[in-house]
Amino acid sequence: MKFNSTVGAVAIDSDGRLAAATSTGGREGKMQGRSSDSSILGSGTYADDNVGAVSTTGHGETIAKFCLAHAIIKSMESGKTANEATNECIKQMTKRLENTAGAITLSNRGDVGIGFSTNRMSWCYQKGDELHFGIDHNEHQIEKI
Ligand SMILES: NC(=O)C[C@H](N)C(=O)O
Repeated sequence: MKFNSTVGAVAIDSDGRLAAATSTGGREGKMQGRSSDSSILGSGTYADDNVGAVSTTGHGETIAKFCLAHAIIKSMESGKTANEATNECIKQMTKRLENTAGAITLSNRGDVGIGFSTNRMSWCYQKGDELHFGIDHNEHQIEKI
């Protein structure tokens, strides 16, 4: 099964307001009129100023069924860090529904979560004068900018 490119972003401003955005070409061979999870709040995209922001990618029907973005927010609300919540929810979704996804997450404290059960997911974030990025599992490169 092939997926078309998805681009997601999460951000926090100097007043602590959070935003999430997700854009996608959907899936190859998709039915006419299919709505992607990317456009469904709580599935592919979600932001709550009191908790954090999430953007997801992967198998849309599975992400929508699991309400992945909202599940990650709920998990953070119950005390998990952005990274714990992201990785735990993706693991649970993949185990329960046997399909893969990835997500980028930002908490209202500014900590970042990156997780994916797909083979690869390219990601990048800036913190101060550092650019953090990777694509394979356990890859985390840092460059000064
Ligand atoms: N690559 C993707 O993220 C695809 C998107 N989640 C969809 O199923 O529409």
